[in-house]
Amino acid sequence: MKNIVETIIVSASQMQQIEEQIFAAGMPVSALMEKAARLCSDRIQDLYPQSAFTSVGILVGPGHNGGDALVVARELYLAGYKVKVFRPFFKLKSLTTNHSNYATSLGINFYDEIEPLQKCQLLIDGLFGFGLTRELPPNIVEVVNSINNWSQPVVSIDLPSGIHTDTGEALGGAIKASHTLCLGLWKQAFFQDVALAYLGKSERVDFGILPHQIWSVLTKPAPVKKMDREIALKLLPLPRPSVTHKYSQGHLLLICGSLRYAGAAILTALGARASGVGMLSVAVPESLKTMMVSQIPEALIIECPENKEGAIASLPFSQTNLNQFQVIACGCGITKDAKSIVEKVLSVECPLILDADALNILSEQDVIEVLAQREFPTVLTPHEGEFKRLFPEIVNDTLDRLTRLQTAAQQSNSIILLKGARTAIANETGLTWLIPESTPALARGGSGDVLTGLMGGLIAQTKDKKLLDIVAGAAFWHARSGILAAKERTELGVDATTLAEYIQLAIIST
Ligand SMILES: NC(=O)C1=CN([C@@H]2O[C@H](COP(=O)(O)OP(=O)(O)OC[C@H]3O[C@@H](n4cnc5c(N)ncnc54)[C@H](OP(=O)(O)O)[C@@H]3O)[C@@H](O)[C@H]2O)[C@@H](O)CC1
Ligand SMILES: Nc1ncnc2c1ncn2[C@@H]1O[C@H](COP(=O)(O)OP(=O)(O)O)[C@@H](O)[C@H]1O
Ligand SMILES: [K+]
Repeated sequence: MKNIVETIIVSASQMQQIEEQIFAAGMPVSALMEKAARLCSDRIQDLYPQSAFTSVGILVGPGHNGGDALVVARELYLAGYKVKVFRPFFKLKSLTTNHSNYATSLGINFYDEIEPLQKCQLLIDGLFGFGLTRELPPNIVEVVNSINNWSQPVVSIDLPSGIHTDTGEALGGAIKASHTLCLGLWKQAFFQDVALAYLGKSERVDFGILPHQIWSVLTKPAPVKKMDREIALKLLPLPRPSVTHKYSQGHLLLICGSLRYAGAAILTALGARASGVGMLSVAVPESLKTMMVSQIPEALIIECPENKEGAIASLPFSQTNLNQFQVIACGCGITKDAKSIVEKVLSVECPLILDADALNILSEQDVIEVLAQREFPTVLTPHEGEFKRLFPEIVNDTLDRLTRLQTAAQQSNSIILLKGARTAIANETGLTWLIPESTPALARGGSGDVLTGLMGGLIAQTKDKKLLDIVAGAAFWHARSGILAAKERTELGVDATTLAEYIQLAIIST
């Protein structure tokens, strides 16, 4: 059975409230700390055995993150590691004081300077966890900077100290961990681009939170979730019914390409091909027709009149014809000279995906007002730059990336997929999916075109699932394809054509 606890992502305040429920139900605070920290200590001993990592330095903060670190210090000491503790704070929470006293009584040495720990072969970071709310004090920033210049591995407990649990931002500075053991539930910071350089390899330590404890704090369905392979597989239009025909397997219209960006039309179509969509129509400027037919022989290529700049000048469809598609994806490579066609597709009576230049054209209008008039769903797929152009007022607010995305989705009444190292997808009600893994191999022209085609093809084929979920599923397979291709070909070998070929391989590989 799916462990739904693994898919839920919380903020610091939600984690605190869930923790409070557990304590209120009778779990002693000290027992929960002991349990969580013992699990960390076991994991650390697996990852860094005493035979190879004899000496360990433990960084202890004033709160319960420091308490966890002291339990780890005690356990590692008892297991035979040589342990030194750096504890730069005078005022500690009482449980942390108790663990400090006990560790001292065992014979563990404490220091208020970091230098004695420099030669340790491993560091455990328990300075701050989800209780960090403000900038690190200057003396701690200095310590963190020194440690980041040292070369031994660092395991952070719960979060790399200095990282804000929700925004993922470094508050003045932050530990660059080799490994982070996230306690209990995934926190938002683990999926924020700005935190990636600090997290190292991340894993969740499950200390037995049950779903009903989560539902006593969160609304159902959970507002922010992590997409995974099991969920993404269920979102694919598989198995196909045995009696079907091409038009029952969805008809997607792509509106893409220009003389200048002819390849974008091919790449979008290759992404759509990999989705298995029943019928693919591709509207391109007329001079691209021969090339498209030779590259995508199975697609219906619709030649459109083109303007003097080589962009699509008009669409040879009546509004009724346009409404017959299951979904339309518009924008890849169309250039900003294709204004009139974006205006036309905005009124289609089917789901509409807008990407690339369709977003840039849209951003010259009152985005929120224009999208509010759409009666059918709209999916926007901006990268950061396009997002800023679409929603300058939201970006100017001092909101973090996730909140900006959720605000924009709500105000524009659309599904927004915000591209990045960690792509995030939100709808108008605030429901959000985060894509947990990707690869910088995708930071390459054309990757986004493949995503748009794939997404269009998946939406076209699926009748019984939520649009938000299918969009997130497409983003998941796109990232997985990049990861698999990079593994087999290095990060330099993932051009967009290759990426499209890896989509099917990613789906069948376990
Ligand atoms: N999830 C769970 O269920 C479990 C959670 N557990 C663990 O508890 C951790 C959360 O513990 P926590 O609430 O005590 O907060 P933590 O992160 O240790 O730091 C807060 C302390 O630092 C202080 N402080 C804050 N900012 C500061 C600054 N800039 N500069 C200086 N001081 C600053 C703040 O004091 P303040 O001055 O704000 O009163 C407070 O004393 C969590 O991450 C996990 O490791 C496990 O034990 C069991 C299961
Ligand atoms: N550093 C990165 N790590 C992971 N994925 C990335 C990274 N940079 C970009 N991507 C992904 O690559 C794709 C790039 O899309 P986009 O910016 O639209 O490019 P293009 O328009 O050239 O196709 C997006 O899906 C994005 O999430
Ligand atoms: K920490």
